Amino acid sequence: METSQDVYSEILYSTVKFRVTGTQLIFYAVIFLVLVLLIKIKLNTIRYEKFAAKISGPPAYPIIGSLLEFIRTPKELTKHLTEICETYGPEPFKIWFGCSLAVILTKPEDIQAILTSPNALEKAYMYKCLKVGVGEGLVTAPVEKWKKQRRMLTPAFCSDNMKKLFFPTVKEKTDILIKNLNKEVGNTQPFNMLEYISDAVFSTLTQTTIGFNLDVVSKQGTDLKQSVLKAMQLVAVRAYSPWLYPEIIYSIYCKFTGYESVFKQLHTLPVYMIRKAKEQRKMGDKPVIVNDDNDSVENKKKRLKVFLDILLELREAGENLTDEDIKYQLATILSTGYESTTITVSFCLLLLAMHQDIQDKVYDEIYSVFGDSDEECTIDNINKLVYLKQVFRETLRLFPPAPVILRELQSDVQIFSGNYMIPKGTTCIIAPMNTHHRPELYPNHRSFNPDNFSPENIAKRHKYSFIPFSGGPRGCIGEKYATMNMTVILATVVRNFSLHTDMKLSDVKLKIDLAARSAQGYPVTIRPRNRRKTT
Ligand code: HEM
Repeated sequence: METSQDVYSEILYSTVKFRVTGTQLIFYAVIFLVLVLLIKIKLNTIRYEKFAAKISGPPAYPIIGSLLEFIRTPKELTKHLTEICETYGPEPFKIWFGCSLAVILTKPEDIQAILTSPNALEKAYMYKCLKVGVGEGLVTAPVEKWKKQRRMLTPAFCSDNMKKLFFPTVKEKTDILIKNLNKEVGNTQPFNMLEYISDAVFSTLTQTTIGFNLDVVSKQGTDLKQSVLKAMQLVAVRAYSPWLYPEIIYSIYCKFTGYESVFKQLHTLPVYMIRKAKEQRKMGDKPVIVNDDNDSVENKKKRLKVFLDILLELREAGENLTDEDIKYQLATILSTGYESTTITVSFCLLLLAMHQDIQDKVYDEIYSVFGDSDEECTIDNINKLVYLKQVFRETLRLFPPAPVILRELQSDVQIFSGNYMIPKGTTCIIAPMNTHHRPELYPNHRSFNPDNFSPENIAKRHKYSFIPFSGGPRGCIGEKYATMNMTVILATVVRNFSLHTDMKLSDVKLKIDLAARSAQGYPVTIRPRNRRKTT
């Protein structure tokens, strides 16, 4: 018979046993917490799973989703993503990034539904990587802040303002470009066109944005240009390395690697120019606007109005803009405008070098507008270069510089395909190249055919089948500026030189990080033109 002594020993034994297994207690607690976490994740993902079950996508596993598919070098990743898109597109398809759902959209109708939806204006988490360089400027600002900024800045980017900011500067910059390119005449070895174009684009951008007449070979010039490039590379490293996403880890990484100074360098010149412009305004030295090419020489010599002045004027008119906000807007414009324009112009010149017949047609058009004269580019004469615009649109179709546009849905959004309702919180991925290379939209989609952008062919296609500048309310605010700049640079180069290369379109390999560029550079040789029609 069991005595009370035995019962006591049993209890004591079990307590001792319980004490002995204290580590097990921790183990059970961890298991419990993990279970709670898993249940929470499951509850959070149920509504995504319901939608995800309706569409296809690469294999996904619990918790990690399809992440294994993406552990590759950037080069392999690009190839793999293309294969995935070919396998599952053009219908909307899913990718599980861990427990987060992303939907890849290729059809113009679906892209339009997302880019024009008021519930798809938020940028995806990855854009946070940019904040270290451009703060909460237009590209990265959360929706509510972005709405105010966009309303405030849109008039500054209107054609009229762009024209006034741009044309007084552009002649000087293109003259320098032609002088520099002349050094390559007679050289039988191909050179990388991008090196020349990048200087012209960057110095035009800094002059029109912060009013700094940048000599790109000066120390300040190279420092700023290098800091923009380096900052973008560092942001790309982070974007492709999710372990660097947490702010604290990234700031430690930047401190240890000395990269912190790159972002400081990016802001040095804009901060200096803000201070200088403020002092000048205090002293009553307001910038002038050159209204047209016939404006007085005296007026042309004065300090020209630039984008920074527009921001300061907005502040004086009562807009809530701190020096910090202005600094970040300027850094945003320098970073977003520079590489995209440089890559597009370089690609366009390389493609013209590959396609002599198209280059002749472009030159003949330029000749029909300018003849033998040394007439400067103006808004009126560049507007007549209709075929040239078709050519750079076709360049942007084949090689859009922005590899992806990412949006996070703030509410459920209905798309065209299957009338699907994509749930709130999903990341929508739009890859312009994916859409631009659909054979049903562009027959012979792998060749360079500017006729794709003849008015008749444009009319036949959906508006969102061409999206290098994104679209809708959060599309590129600098499209007009970029178009003007690209037209002037391209017209000036082709007017002065013929371009040649041994490279073929099929040789082009892309290197993709924050932008998609040619991995082999843009190798061309040039010969002077003798200013007469080609035929
Ligand atoms: C060929 C030249 C260019 C291309 C292909 C291009 C393309 C784009 C794209 C695709 C976006 C949307 C990004 C996204 O949603 O993730 C964008 C936004 C933007 N771009 Fe451009 N861009 C070009 C030139 C420029 C220039 C020259 C400027 C400035 C002068 C500029 C300023 C901006 C700004 C500020 C935004 C953010 C707009 C917003 O969120 O409201 N871009 N651009």
